[in-house]
Amino acid sequence: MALRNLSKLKIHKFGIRQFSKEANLVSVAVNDKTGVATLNLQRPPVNSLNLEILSEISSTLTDLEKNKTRGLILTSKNEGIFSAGLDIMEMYKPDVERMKKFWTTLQDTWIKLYSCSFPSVALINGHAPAGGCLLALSCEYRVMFKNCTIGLNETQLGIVAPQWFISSMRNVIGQRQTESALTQGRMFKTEEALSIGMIDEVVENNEEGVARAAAFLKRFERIPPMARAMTKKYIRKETIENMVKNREEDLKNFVTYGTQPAVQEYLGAYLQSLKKKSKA
Ligand SMILES: CCCCCCCCCCCC/C=C/CC(=O)SCCNC(=O)CCNC(=O)[C@H](O)C(C)(C)COP(=O)(O)OP(=O)(O)OC[C@H]1O[C@@H](n2cnc3c(N)ncnc32)[C@H](O)[C@@H]1OP(=O)(O)O
Repeated sequence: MALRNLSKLKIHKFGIRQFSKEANLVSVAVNDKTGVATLNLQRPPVNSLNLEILSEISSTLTDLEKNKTRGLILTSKNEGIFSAGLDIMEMYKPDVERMKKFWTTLQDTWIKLYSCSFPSVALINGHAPAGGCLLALSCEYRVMFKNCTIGLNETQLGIVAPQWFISSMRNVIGQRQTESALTQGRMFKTEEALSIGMIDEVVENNEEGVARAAAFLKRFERIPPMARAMTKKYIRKETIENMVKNREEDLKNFVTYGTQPAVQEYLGAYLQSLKKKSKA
């Protein structure tokens, strides 16, 4: 049953409440017994994050907050790819007005995910480069499939990860590992990511992944939600405030830097290399 609004949720016979947005770039199922919402990214082929999917993620997070969800599992319908990160087409030969809207929506989405009051888990069931890694790092816990890769690879594309991307990683793996990872634009295999604490658990398949994510969320069953939410807020406050304080400048940097001819050249070459690879 397609519904526009979480507040109008229908309860299905298996106890799972479903709603989906019109464009269907994300879908959400809420478990009626536990109150846990599973948010699926579903923009084939690789869940690259364009303006439309970011808008849907952002409005879904608002709905989940309003509906006092007990927890979030963020994952992908396209098994094998969690998210290919930002859609490079939003940055290559851009329409500047759309480019601004795109970046502002990414900022909004990150603020909502990073600061959500409910506990969040990324079930990383595929590769998670760049913006895909950012989404996962913004959650409180990460469960990842074997044989996948994750990391902020921006420098390899000739672009620079903004401060808040860097802080999101630093808050998980620390300054030393972040500096080394980001200056190289390094992508980590699942086991490597586990060894540096970028992810928390490795799983074999979706069933195990869902079970491990649910087990993490269950840890909060007996913790008063208000105390939990306030604690998370205090811990993440500085990172969020820094971003919010600088978001105008961050937008300006993105547009100014992203439209530089040298950056456009890198992005064009990178797109070509991706297309060649997919045709090989
Ligand atoms: C003073 C200075 C201050 C500076 C301040 C900062 C300013 C801001 C700077 C800007 C920062 C911007 C931050 C960006 C973060 C990002 O997220 S950039 C995106 C990075 N993403 C990647 O590098 C991933 C690239 N993709 C892959 O590695 C692979 O596609 C995959 C591993 C995800 C999946 O592999 P596979 O299953 O083999 O699929 P493919 O055949 O490779 O791809 C299928 C299809 O999708 C296209 N595609 C893949 N990724 C993207 C993408 N990110 N965007 C757009 N399109 C993508 C790929 O080209 C194929 O297309 P065709 O089928 O050939 O048409």
